[in-house]
Amino acid sequence: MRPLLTITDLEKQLDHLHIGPLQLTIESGTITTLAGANGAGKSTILKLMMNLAKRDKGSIQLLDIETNGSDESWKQHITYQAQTIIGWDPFTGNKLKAFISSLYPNWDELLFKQMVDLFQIPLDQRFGKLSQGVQQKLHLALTLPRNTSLLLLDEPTSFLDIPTKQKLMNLLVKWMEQDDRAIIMTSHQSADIMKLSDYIAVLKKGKLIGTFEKETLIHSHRRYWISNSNHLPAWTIPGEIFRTKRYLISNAPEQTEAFLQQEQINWTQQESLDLEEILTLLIEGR
Ligand SMILES: Nc1ncnc2c1ncn2[C@@H]1O[C@H](COP(=O)(O)OP(=O)(O)OP(=O)(O)O)[C@@H](O)[C@H]1O
Repeated sequence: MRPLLTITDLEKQLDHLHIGPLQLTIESGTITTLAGANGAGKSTILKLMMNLAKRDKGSIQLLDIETNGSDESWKQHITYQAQTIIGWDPFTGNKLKAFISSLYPNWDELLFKQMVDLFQIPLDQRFGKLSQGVQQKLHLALTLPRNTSLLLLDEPTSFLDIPTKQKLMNLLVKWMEQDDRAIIMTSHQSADIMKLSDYIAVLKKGKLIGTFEKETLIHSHRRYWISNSNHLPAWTIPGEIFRTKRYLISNAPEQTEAFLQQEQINWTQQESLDLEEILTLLIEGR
């Protein structure tokens, strides 16, 4: 099957950051999270995908259509939810819904109503008068029902309370079950990443360190508590990516265990790492 989105050799020079060269392929049926430190370039990459920021080099194709060309039909297949929205403040939810729904032929009115009920969104108040959390809920309720093949969400849960986050995640999982769809999102929330992502694309200072399958990433990292760390050689042992006096972390557990057994170095305990710790190790370059 052809990919939904193909990014090849994408580059963009910002004032203090060079993004790329970046390669990324998004298949339908997948959720990918762009993870990285503040300022790593995540939001800019979403803007480049939407052609809202001008690329210096490279290609971005949505369903084989180049997104900076004269054929703009790709826009029907993509929805982008930015972190902040300009121009909505004077309008009520009802007015915004009437306008936005008229632009999207696949608008799902039932889903919109479900989200309004679930999130208890007042549609008769002006957007600018709503709290940041309610604005974010309304923004989501005006985004998901557009039912495009690709959904780009920039920090969709940053202002949501815990129950709403859970409800949204369940909605997104359901949303994905219909048709051939994909989501690319940015998030600093490890719970969102854990629950939703199939893939995690890790960015560091504009460069993609790698795109990892979430489960593989979790299973490939282990911590070994060493009974006597003096027995460890001074050099980096196979798989080792981090060491303290009491434990070492490996990203190749089989190789690490084979080495420890061969050298008769005992470990008292071993455990998996949580995703937050793995992402920190990757982002900080270990
Ligand atoms: N239009 C622009 N012109 C110049 N520099 C920009 C522009 N937009 C963003 N930047 C800079 O590019 C860098 C990347 O910003 P971006 O918002 O893409 O990062 P991010 O990974 O989404 O960060 P955060 O996690 O804080 O939201 C930052 O240093 C930012 O100041």
